[in-house]
Amino acid sequence: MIEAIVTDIEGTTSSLSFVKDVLFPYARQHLPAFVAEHCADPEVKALLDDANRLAGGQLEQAALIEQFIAWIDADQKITPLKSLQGLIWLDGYQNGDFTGHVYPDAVRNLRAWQERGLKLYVYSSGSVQAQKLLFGYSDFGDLTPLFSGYFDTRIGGKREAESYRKIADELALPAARILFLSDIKEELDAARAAGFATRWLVREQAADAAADHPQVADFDAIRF
Ligand SMILES: CSCCC(=O)C(=O)COP(=O)(O)O
Ligand SMILES: [Mg+2]
Repeated sequence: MIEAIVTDIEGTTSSLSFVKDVLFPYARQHLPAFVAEHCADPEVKALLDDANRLAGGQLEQAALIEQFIAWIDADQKITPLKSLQGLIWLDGYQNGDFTGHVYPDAVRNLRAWQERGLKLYVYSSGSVQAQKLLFGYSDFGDLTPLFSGYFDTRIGGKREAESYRKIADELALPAARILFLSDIKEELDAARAAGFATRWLVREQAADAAADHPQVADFDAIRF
């Protein structure tokens, strides 16, 4: 019996286009000024140092900013980039520049699952802060009361089974009682390898006839 649901965001609860056409361009536009203004802040300095180490060199700030932008353009799921994006997006949400896109079917079913007593969690490449912002400033208002916890790539990569084993440990549940929702097959493969139940959201891509994960077009089609 499923007792908890862990959901991905981009392509699952929320549209690919919101992330790629709103959030990423906003971060790309505001990153240089944000880094210039906040580079001495301890949290930001730590992120810059982490990024510099990942970039393999002792990049000067201007070169590091260019590296960040190249990572954004390549949709690289790099943890310090994701954390920096979360800090930048805070301004955008608070200024009302945008609200977080969540599909109506996702809101409807997350609410119904919570009412049935299931615990709901998020696991996204976006930072925990970015996750809380998207749901906190969503098209439907503050949806954060729906969720009991959030995970990002600080627990591990989304294509690594060990990450899901760690999540199951944090939830203190047998993996088989946790349902993972995502649009990415490799993430679902890793979750299944850890013993999770899976549903493959095929909202914006063609269904795969040979899929070895149950495919659903939206949250209304999820049965368990
Ligand atoms: C949480 S909003 C930003 C989402 C993001 O940066 C991202 O890469 C989302 O990837 P996901 O793992 O949710 O498909
Ligand atoms: Mg996704």
